[in-house]
Amino acid sequence: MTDAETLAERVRTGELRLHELEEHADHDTAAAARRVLLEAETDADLETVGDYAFDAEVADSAIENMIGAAQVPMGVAGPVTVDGGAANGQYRLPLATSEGALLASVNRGLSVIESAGGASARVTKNGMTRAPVFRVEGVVQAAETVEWVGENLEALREAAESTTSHGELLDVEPYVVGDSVFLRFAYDTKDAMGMNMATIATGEACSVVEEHTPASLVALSGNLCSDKKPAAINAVEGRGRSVTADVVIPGEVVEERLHTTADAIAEANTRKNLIGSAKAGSLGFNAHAANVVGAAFLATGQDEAQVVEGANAITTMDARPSEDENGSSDLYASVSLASLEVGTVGGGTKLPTQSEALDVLGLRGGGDPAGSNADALAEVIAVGALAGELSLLAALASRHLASAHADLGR
Ligand SMILES: CC(C)(COP(=O)([O-])OP(=O)([O-])OC[C@H]1O[C@@H](n2cnc3c(N)ncnc32)[C@H](O)[C@@H]1OP(=O)([O-])[O-])[C@@H](O)C(=O)NCCC(=O)NCCSC(=O)C[C@@](C)(O)CC(=O)[O-]
Ligand SMILES: NC(=O)C1=CN([C@@H]2O[C@H](COP(=O)(O)OP(=O)(O)OC[C@H]3O[C@@H](n4cnc5c(N)ncnc54)[C@H](OP(=O)(O)O)[C@@H]3O)[C@@H](O)[C@H]2O)C=CC1
Repeated sequence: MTDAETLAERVRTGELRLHELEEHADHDTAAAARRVLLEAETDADLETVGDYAFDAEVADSAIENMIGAAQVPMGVAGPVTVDGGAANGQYRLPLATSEGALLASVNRGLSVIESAGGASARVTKNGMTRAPVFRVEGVVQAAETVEWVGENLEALREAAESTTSHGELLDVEPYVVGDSVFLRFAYDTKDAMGMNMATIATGEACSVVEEHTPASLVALSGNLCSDKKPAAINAVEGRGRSVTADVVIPGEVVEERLHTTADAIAEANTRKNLIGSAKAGSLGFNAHAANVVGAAFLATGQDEAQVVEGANAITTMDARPSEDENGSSDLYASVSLASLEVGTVGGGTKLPTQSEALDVLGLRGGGDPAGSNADALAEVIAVGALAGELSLLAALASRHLASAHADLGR
């Protein structure tokens, strides 16, 4: 028997548990043993799942009970020129997806943006948040706790920042609901998305709060952070990076390349992304920002679940008088993503294909100054989302959506 089969047999006999195999063999053999067990128990043939191109050990901090790797097609869109606060120059955006027509759409949008001289983008707010919830006796003690926190931010900062050499505590915002006190800690986590960093730092600060106030910690995450759930607080206050990208497309480019007019696109945006979203009670007033955020996240090793917040985007489109008095209206377009949570160090960005994708962008690792690489990544993704909005809205205005997916997505 192979090492993997021998290891699998030790699980079958009950000697070993499935999640402890790496204590008894190298990571690749442990993964192979799990595939042996799965193939014996199911009709699955896991040959391709097991045909991953990296040492399983490099995924040790990213996965447990590893059996192999999911392989998602990855494409590239662009190039596009970005005039950002941190991003500067031409970028090609790697995107991983299984949705046919998405790459073509973003590629068309970036091509149109490039024809207009590129897009501008700025990170306008930055702060990764963690909001623990405490129990108190009643509102009197809640007020006492809030008052202490407001007067002792330095003590909380000292405790939190003792756990990290990069993170900086920016603010602690209190919220009281009856005998519950929520403290929303916000950090500058530099080039890390910062959820582990913020969670570890906040845990340390919570000990200080418990020591000096009548509050007792109930949960380190009180859901007012708000991580990976649709929440107005993220759409309004932001989480991670709040980033906006915009562009003015000349009228003739709209007509030649997008097969419609600025007025038609602007109307589609108003009735669909603004009025339709409002009527739907949506937190995102956009067409498919989540498509670009999700595909960029998969490609570059971001936390895929945070697409939830990344979809908190508002798209605006306005027809503007053309500089050429006889020309058709130009199109002003913007996308504002309130909570884009990205990093270029840490988490999944360390994995092989993900770090290679960051190399395509020239944004792997820590930036100089610290935080500038993550800022640039946020700006480039925002331009990608802008491209996706332009192309999809044009396809809707020109009635090409269904045919595009019939041609490319089937
Ligand atoms: C499909 C197109 C781009 C055709 O658009 P077109 O103008 O007919 O294409 P074209 O052949 O004239 O090419 C124009 C440009 O498109 C790009 N392009 C064109 N073909 C390709 C290709 N094969 N691979 C890569 N890039 C491609 C490329 O940039 C090309 O320029 P060039 O480089 O040739 O100068 C257009 O019809 C389109 O974008 N449709 C919209 C599709 C889309 O956005 N799908 C994703 C969203 S669907 C969804 O998930 C969200 C939704 C709809 O449910 C959300 C909601 O509710 O709104
Ligand atoms: N814990 C939780 O509740 C949650 C965790 N996650 C997961 O958290 C992970 C992301 O956490 P994150 O803290 O970003 O990553 P890591 O846990 O991988 O930590 C990244 C570390 O890199 C170090 N570092 C080196 N250079 C830099 C730089 N230029 N800027 C910032 N940090 C730098 C910092 O160490 P140091 O701090 O020592 O200076 C930082 O803490 C993802 O895997 C995600 O899935 C997601 C949601 C919730």
